[in-house]
Amino acid sequence: MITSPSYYDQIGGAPVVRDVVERFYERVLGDDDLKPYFTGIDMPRLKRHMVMLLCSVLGGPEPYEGRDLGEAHTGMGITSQHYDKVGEHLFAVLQDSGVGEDILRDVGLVLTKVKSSIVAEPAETAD
Ligand code: HEM
Repeated sequence: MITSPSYYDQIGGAPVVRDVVERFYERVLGDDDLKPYFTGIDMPRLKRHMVMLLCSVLGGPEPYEGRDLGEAHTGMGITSQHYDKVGEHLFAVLQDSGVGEDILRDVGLVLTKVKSSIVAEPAETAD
């Protein structure tokens, strides 16, 4: 039987995911629109949870043991635009790491799926 390696294995496993997450938060904290959300946040803990989440989304062995995403972002008032910016930073870092188009597409699908539980307002206003 031929089995294809998981996305997690294809990109180089946990060390690459850790590096991606490190560079992702460097970009996010370097973005004046996004930085204020992270004031007073325990960043090492957040990074650990993001690594677990990304590893499990990519098919790695680590289970995600952080909070439910809706619960974790409650009350932050995250706008649709800011959400999209965070997604763009993640994409840019994954692209820089040489992650393939198929993986980028699937990560994009996951980001679209979880958006409504993270943003505090409807993505479109009916006016
Ligand atoms: C793009 C999709 C996103 C994913 C996959 C994601 C993922 C996560 C994860 C895994 C955690 C840790 C949950 C826990 O505490 O167990 C977290 C927390 C957090 N996220 Fe996000 N996030 C996303 C978008 C955003 C956006 C757009 C913002 C703000 C602009 C944001 C700001 C935060 C902050 C400030 C925390 C820390 C909460 C706390 O420790 O009290 N996140 N996120």
